[in-house]
Amino acid sequence: MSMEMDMSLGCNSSGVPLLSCRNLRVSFGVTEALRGVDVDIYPGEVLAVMGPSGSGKSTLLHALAGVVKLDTGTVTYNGSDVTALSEAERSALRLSAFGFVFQFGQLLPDLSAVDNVSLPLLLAGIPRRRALQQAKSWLDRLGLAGFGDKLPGEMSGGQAQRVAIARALVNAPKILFADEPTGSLDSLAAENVMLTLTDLARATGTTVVIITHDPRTAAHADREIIVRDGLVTSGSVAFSQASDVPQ
Ligand SMILES: Nc1ncnc2c1ncn2[C@@H]1O[C@H](COP(=O)(O)OP(=O)(O)OP(=O)(O)O)[C@@H](O)[C@H]1O
Repeated sequence: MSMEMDMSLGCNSSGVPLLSCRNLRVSFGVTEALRGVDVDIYPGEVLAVMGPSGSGKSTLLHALAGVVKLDTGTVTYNGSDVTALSEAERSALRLSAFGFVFQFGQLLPDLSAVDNVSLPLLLAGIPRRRALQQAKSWLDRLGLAGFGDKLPGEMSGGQAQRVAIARALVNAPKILFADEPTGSLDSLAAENVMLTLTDLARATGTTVVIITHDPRTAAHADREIIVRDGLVTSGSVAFSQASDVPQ
């Protein structure tokens, strides 16, 4: 199979995408951030979104996650048209199916690591004792056993990002959206965070959409797309079928 392919096909044209968009257009005033984007994202794949600063990567991620108003276009999740949902329904979908990690983990600074990680579970109505147990076990899986009582300010950048990843994964999202999750880290910490993130995603079958400027970060992905000037201009495949992703 050719390493270069049309992005509307994605990496597994015979499979059913988990998340797709068609003809996405988003503008901010006179700035056209997305100018007609088609992307298919397949279950279990780790997709890197690359491209120059200001090209529309974050806007694409926000559009796929249903947090930005579209001028035109559709986003389909699991066969359902997300653009047809009410804001309350979209919000419920985000809470139940999507996880988010940002460049600076955006942990709540006054809450301990374990309290930060348990937050999504508490918001979902899980009793506190069970939420804390699950949060602790996710911190363990991220190599942070013993760090549960630390405040974000008492941890290194890499440790704090691991807490942010634990918080994003604790309610078992189907898709993890990550916007430059290693952008604030040195290269060793970035490498470790990416290894942990992709190992966990593959072990749990979580689909990951990750924005990065760093080719070393993108090298951990199964596939990458390039956003340029509001358009997806190219993509490459690192493996032949999304179903090759170890579950
Ligand atoms: N809330 C906003 N209001 C106005 N313009 C915006 C807004 N968000 C994004 N833009 C503009 O839309 C375009 C795309 O921005 P976006 O943040 O998606 O790019 P990006 O590729 O993620 O950039 P970076 O790599 O620097 O984070 C840019 O011209 C940006 O200035």
